Amino acid sequence: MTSPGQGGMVAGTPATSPASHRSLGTAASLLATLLCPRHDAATIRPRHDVPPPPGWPEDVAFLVRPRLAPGFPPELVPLLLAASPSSSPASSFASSFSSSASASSSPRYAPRPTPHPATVAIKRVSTPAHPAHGQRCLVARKRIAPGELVIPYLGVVHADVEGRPSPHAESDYDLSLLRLSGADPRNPFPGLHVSLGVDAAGAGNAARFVNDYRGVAARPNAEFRVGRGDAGELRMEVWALKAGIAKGDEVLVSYGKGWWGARVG
Ligand SMILES: C[S@@+](CC[C@H](N)C(=O)[O-])C[C@H]1O[C@@H](n2cnc3c(N)ncnc32)[C@H](O)[C@@H]1O
Repeated sequence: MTSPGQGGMVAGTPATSPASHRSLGTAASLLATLLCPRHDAATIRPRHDVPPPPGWPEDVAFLVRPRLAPGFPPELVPLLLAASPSSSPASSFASSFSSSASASSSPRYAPRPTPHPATVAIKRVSTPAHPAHGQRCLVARKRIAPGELVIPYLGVVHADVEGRPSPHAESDYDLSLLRLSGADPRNPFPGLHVSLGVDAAGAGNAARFVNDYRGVAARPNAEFRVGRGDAGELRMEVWALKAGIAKGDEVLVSYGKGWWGARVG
């Protein structure tokens, strides 16, 4: 879940006066009416790739392909692709995007669609003792074999460059795909730490409902693994562990002690 503090307003210093709020609100609803005549600003729906599966929340876009975050640095796109030349100097990445002529021959980020798998379902957590009671979870609709890919984790693929604010910092749906030190030869921002991640807070697929095993079961039955999609793109995936996942069981991973450590207290 995204922090309520992410709206861009500093506590105690509203960005606009109440009067300008009203005129902004009026302008926003007028714009919404012009762009989308049948909906006002409060009822604009998220842009789904295809109709979502049962149990999907109304305010989250359902994806069958990951989306690149707006403003994703083009220099970093090769890092998402299969043919990422790990030994090339950073300068050659940057120069390959420096003109429109070379951009046309640049590798494209074009993941293939991944439909919602028939093996899993989104459910409400109805057991009061479950620590995520009232939220959603992912349940196996039939037995999932040991070592089987359960579902890829789709969301908005973003890059965070050291020193630049990240809108994903507070997200509970954000997973790290790749981290580069400032000295890494693949890093086109020398001296700055770069990290690529996938955030399913506002847009994703059913993998965003995988809960942590703590307080639910003795151990996880699945794990997050970085892998590659059919088009070779770097992505996060959920895989069944060695016991497999029984029909009707919740798919549970370990978010890691670090994830919880950053959120406790
Ligand atoms: C990636 S979401 C998982 C899906 C979430 N249950 C939902 O309905 O959107 C992560 C959030 O789920 C909840 N969660 C997952 N596993 C949990 C656990 N073992 N104990 C407590 N909360 C958990 C926490 O609120 C956490 O911030």
